[in-house]
Parts: sequence; structure tokens; C-alpha cells
Amino acid sequence: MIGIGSDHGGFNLKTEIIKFLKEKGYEVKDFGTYSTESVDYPDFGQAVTEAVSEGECDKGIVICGTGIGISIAANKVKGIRAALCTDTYMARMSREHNNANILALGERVVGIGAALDIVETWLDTEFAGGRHQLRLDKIAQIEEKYRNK
Ligand SMILES: O=C(CO)[C@H](O)[C@H](O)[C@H](O)COP(=O)(O)O
Repeated sequence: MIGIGSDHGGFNLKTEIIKFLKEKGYEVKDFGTYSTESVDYPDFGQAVTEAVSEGECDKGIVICGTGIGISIAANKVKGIRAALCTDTYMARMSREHNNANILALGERVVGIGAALDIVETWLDTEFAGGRHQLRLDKIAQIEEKYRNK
């Protein structure tokens, strides 16, 4: 199950991505927003990332105007590694090296065609493990250190 959410600045791209994923046979859960009326991106970043963190969704996609705000919000949730990607190389590396479990996109930054290529690359790429796992373990240690501070 892929969780997806956006603010108003990412609503149109979210609609296109949902259509694309369903055509590819993915199960998708849409966490909103459901129109271009102004809303706050942390609410939707939190909804998607909690679903991934709690195991309801395998991976998540979050979208705002730039992808910046919603990726910052997403990375506050324990166990989340949200990657803001603007091209397919970043999408591939964010999976291969960072085992990103959330893809962040900016509707006002990337066109629809490029965004769909990024989504496809991201979903099709596996984590490489090895030395990269050691680095992710260090990120988890930082998360743990600052958890209750
Ligand atoms: O969070 C963002 C930037 O970091 C997103 O791009 C938002 O979508 C953007 O800030 C919303 O801006 P708006 O002027 O309220 O549409």
C-alpha cells in the first residue's frame, strides 16, 4: 500500500500520481488534501508518515509546492527517511543508498512527466544495504539521542 498526501500546492500533482499508480496496479491510500483550497502542509506530511511509521503503508509520497516544507515535516516522525527528489538520479540514490521510505516532490518545481518518472524510478529501486545500512544505523542513533530532549 502506498500512502500519498499533499497540501493545496501539491494537489494537482497528487491527482496525477494517484491515477498513474492505480494504472500500474498499486494500491493507494489518499490522505488528502482533496482540493486546491489553502491548507497547511505539516498536517498532510504527518498523516502519510504516521501511516508508514505504523506499518499501515509500505511507502509514502508527499507533495507541496516545493516539496521542502512537507519533507521537513515528514522527517520529524520516528523511522522516517523522507527524500526530496527533483530528478530520477536522486530518486534512485534515495532508495539505493538511503532506503528512503517517503518520496517528497514539489509540484511547482517539477513537471508532471518528470514527476511520474521520479515516482516510477523510486518505487522500482531496491535498497543496496551493506555500507549504507551502517550509515542509516547512525541516523537512527541520532534520532534516538534527541528523542526526548
Ligand atoms: O512548504 C512549502 C514550501 O516549503 C510548500 O511549497 C507550500 O506548498 C507553500 O509554502 C504554500 O504556499 P502558499 O503561498 O500558501 O500557496
